[in-house]
Amino acid sequence: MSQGTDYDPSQEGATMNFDGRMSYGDYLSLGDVLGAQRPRTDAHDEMLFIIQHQTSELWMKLAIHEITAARTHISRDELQPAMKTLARVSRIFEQLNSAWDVLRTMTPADYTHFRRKLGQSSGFQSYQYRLIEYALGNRNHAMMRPHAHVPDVLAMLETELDRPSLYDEVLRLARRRGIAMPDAVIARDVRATHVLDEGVIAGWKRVYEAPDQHWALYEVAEKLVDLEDYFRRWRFNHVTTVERVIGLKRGTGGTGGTSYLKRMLDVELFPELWRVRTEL
Ligand code: HEM
Ligand SMILES: N[C@@H](CC(=O)c1ccccc1NC=O)C(=O)O
Repeated sequence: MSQGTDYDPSQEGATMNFDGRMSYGDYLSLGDVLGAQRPRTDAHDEMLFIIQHQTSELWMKLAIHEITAARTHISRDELQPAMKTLARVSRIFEQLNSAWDVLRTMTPADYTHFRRKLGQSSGFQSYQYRLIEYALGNRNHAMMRPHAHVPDVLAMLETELDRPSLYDEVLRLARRRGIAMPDAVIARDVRATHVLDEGVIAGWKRVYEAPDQHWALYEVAEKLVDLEDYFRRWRFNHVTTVERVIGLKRGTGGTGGTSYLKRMLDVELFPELWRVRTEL
């Protein structure tokens, strides 16, 4: 123990003995979290790669928790908590977006030192990423196949597909609030991806033409636009980082790599909310 002039916080009551008491590390299960980095090589940058992905997965876990809560609030017409929760989801995406700045410091040569050890593993197989996409309405069933061998994960994805997406709930909310939305969209098979619908554009047009008369709905819609804006930035940061690090090489997951990721940039989650802007 240090002598000299170092200040001892126990003098003002800081607890120092955790024998039999719950400590910081106990509460946060830090043994599990900090024991979960297992580089497969001696490459210096593999630790960065692992931690970058693990922290992203933790933020994704929180995003799923919050999107699920927001969807429940919207289905119950509890718009104030829904707004607060959706704002948090956007902040989480902002966090995920900033994280690319750290990973970008890894050069192509650094990555080659451990890339081979990744085998066929790839972010393509992130089930939490897929859950987020499904919750937001991008419901491509083909993306479930890499999880066919893990029954618990498959069940989670299936359960998610059975629920209306966040956008479905918002369209139902709009209808409850007197905005005409097509019957076929409201009663659609929620397991499929929603496709652009002229009637939905017309519904949003009424809201966007007179926000003062539909203030709550307008705010919810703009929160969705915010969320999609951040999501697009994540996709863009990803593909740019990937091109920077592996160029045009094929992905470990077996896709064309950047060509696949560029194609994913065209995905629209809430298409009518973008299209309505042209109509105003
Ligand atoms: C050097 C860093 C990275 C490289 C070279 C890279 C490369 C790729 C490539 C090539 C794909 C296409 C699938 C394949 O064939 O593998 C992909 C997909 C994916 N990656 Fe990354 N990635 C990197 C970092 C990250 C990070 C930090 C995350 C965060 C969790 C991530 C999450 C994903 C996800 C979710 C997909 C699937 C996207 C979709 O299906 O739309 N990647 N990545
Ligand atoms: N698809 C990447 C590998 C990769 O990025 C990756 C591998 C294992 C765990 C997470 C990954 N991150 C995102 O795709 C590649 O082709 O180099």
